[in-house]
Amino acid sequence: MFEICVESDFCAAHRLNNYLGACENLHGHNFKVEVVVRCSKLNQTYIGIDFKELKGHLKDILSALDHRYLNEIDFFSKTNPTSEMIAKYIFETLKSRIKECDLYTVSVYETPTSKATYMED
Ligand SMILES: Nc1nc2c(c(=O)[nH]1)N=C([C@H](O)[C@H](O)COP(=O)(O)OP(=O)(O)OP(=O)(O)O)CN2
Ligand SMILES: [Zn+2]
Repeated sequence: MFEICVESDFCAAHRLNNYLGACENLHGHNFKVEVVVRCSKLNQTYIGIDFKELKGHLKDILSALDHRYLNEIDFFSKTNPTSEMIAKYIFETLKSRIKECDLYTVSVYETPTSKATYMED
């Protein structure tokens, strides 16, 4: 089994409703996103999935979040744009695009020391 990992980032604003503290106020982050896929087979080039392909899908998905006020995006309208829910959104959007490998985890860092990871049960 092989694990393949790519990273990307985006810049966005959010506020956490019902959060008792400063994070309830509008603020922004340079979010970092880490995607891990698992492959049991390699192709004739001994690649599980091309980093370029995986990064292309990720950048495409993140372009819908970049420089946005995340609370206005439908997926978060009844929840909250926490790192947990952003990771779930990216996972669910990315999963159907990957054919060669299994999407394993999506992690979202709000700061260099804080991240949340989503994976399927
Ligand atoms: N489990 C989660 N906890 C918190 C989230 C979250 O998405 N999931 N989000 C926040 C806030 O958005 C906040 O902006 C980030 O909090 P934190 O990492 O504590 O950021 P700080 O800049 O305040 O970090 P310090 O290291 O404490 O300076 C809060 N919690
Ligand atoms: Zn925040």
